[in-house]
Amino acid sequence: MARTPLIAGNWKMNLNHLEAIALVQKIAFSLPEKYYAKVEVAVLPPFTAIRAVQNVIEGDKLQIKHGAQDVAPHDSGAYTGDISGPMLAKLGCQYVVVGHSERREYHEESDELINKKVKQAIKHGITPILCVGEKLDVREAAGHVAHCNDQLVADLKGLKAEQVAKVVIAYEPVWAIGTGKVATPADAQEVCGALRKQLEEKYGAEVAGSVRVLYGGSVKSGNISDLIAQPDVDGALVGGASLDGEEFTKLSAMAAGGPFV
Ligand SMILES: O=C[C@H](O)COP(=O)(O)O
Repeated sequence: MARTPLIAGNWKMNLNHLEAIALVQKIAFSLPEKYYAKVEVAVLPPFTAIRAVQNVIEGDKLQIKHGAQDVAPHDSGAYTGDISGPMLAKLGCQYVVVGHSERREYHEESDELINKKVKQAIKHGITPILCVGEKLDVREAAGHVAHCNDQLVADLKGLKAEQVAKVVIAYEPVWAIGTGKVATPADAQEVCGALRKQLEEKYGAEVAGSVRVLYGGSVKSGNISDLIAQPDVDGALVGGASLDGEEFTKLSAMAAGGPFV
């Protein structure tokens, strides 16, 4: 089954809403129209910039999509500081990152919590981009495939096959995030392929064939082509390089088969 590549720019805790407007305009107007048939491009601003980005995208009828970096596990209530699925849906968010290693580490998010967040996103019609990935010690002990599979199983617990079909998976080896140490295309394929196999075993070939599995970790315009050429790599979750309009546009064009002109 053909899967349209997804390039999602995770801006993390960067850019105020004015800077966000400038960046989304730069990306949208730099990427030639023809590429949008071949690649889906999304930006994931911090919560404070989502409304501004939504306005630009809807006002200028841009083809770029937008989303968020986290979602609360509850619909509403006394959860100070949290942002709910219904709030994000109202802001036109199509995607939300769930289970990023930075949330697992700095906010001590458990698989149980991440599982609730995945369910919340789906409940409110937002596609979760579920991140899994191993730390360096796990990889050095050759436990990376089992570790990522275990995270996947725990984070999707209780979901029906038709719900899993709505999820995007992102394999992000922690040692490659923000370090400049990109996984080799073979490394990325090994885990992305294993994750898809796991999906097939649990949810069937149709679901496994339709779910997009991204790679994330030091992706740039110079390495995206080799990564996305792998049979089970369907795009990228991009951090640092997504903050540079020209670089992110070039990267998106390369994912669409390039060249960037
Ligand atoms: O969400 C994105 C990933 O954490 C990758 O970040 P990076 O491209 O800066 O390595």
